[in-house]
Amino acid sequence: MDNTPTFPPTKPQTLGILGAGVWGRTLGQLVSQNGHRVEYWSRRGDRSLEEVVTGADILLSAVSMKGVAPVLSQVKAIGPGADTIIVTATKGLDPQTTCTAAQLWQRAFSDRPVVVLAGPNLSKEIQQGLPAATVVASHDEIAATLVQEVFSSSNFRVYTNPDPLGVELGGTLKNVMAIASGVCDGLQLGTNAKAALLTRGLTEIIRIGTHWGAQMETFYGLSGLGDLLATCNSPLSRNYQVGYQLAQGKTLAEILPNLEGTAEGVNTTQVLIQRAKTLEISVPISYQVHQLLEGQITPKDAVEALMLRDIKPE
Ligand SMILES: NC(=O)C1=CN([C@@H]2O[C@H](COP(=O)(O)OP(=O)(O)OC[C@H]3O[C@@H](n4cnc5c(N)ncnc54)[C@H](OP(=O)(O)O)[C@@H]3O)[C@@H](O)[C@H]2O)C=CC1
Ligand SMILES: O=C(CO)COP(=O)(O)O
Repeated sequence: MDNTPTFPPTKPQTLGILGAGVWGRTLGQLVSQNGHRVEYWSRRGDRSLEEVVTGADILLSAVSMKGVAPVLSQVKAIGPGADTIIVTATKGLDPQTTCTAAQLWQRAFSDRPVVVLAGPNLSKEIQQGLPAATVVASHDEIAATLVQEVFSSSNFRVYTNPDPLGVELGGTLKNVMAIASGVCDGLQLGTNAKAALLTRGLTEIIRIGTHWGAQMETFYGLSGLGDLLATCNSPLSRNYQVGYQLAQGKTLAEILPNLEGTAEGVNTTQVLIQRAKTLEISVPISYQVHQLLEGQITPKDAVEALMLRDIKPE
């Protein structure tokens, strides 16, 4: 029996990539290598949004969270083709609605499939051709399978998943923990502390995510635990860099302008705390990250506050 996988699919697709930042360009590179056509749109580019949207079989948004609502309302006004599949690769929460990016896209385009793409995907490693795996998740299995085929290659292994909310929240909420991990390493708290932080961080992510309607098992997969491990252990992560530099005494105002790309965890923490308060969900680690980002406490205060919480069963 021939077990050689067949990628990409026979029919080349045209991808319209919205947001030509670090991640949008990296994803574009992956699909171009698979023989598909890629058209980029960004505010600074010379292609009009209309040209990119109307020609696309797949419309992939890699816009950072603050741009999702304005971009999708422009896309809606243009009106993509009836069969166009929307893919979102943003990892953030909308401050106005507390929704994820896919929820915003699905509300605006309720009649068509939306696919979430998320996983342990530090863009610099993927650009170098190092092996990585990701997840494409949708309630529409046919759409997810097509996107899987379009992206799959010998360097990039793509799994499908039927829980888009769980996949997206895993990728989104781990950014808060990546800031905390950067602090942990910046303060040189050691391997035991880091292991405790990641394990309790995952518990916190699962508590929030399942309350919001995601499946618990999704958080143990690539887009949950996998992305938590990648982002919380790598100086390539912008969110980790934020935490690390806070631990060295820098302020957010000093750190953010010098980052290469967006650290979504800063905004996500704020929205998460707002939502957790309303829903009365306990989020002790995220709360300390929030206090730290707000400049209310020092990194050392945050560690002390977590260690001095009431003792309880695991
Ligand atoms: N880089 C990575 O390793 C990964 C990133 N992600 C996620 O992908 C998303 C993008 O990240 P990344 O590419 O790294 O970030 P960048 O900051 O490099 O890119 C962000 C993109 O969003 C666009 N954008 C922001 N606001 C608006 C707006 N109001 N209107 C139109 N466009 C806007 C920017 O346009 P402009 O250039 O004009 O400002 C830019 O193209 C984030 O949610 C991130 O969490 C997910 C996986 C991996
Ligand atoms: O989501 C990412 C890796 O999967 C990228 O993390 P940062 O946004 O922290 O760089």
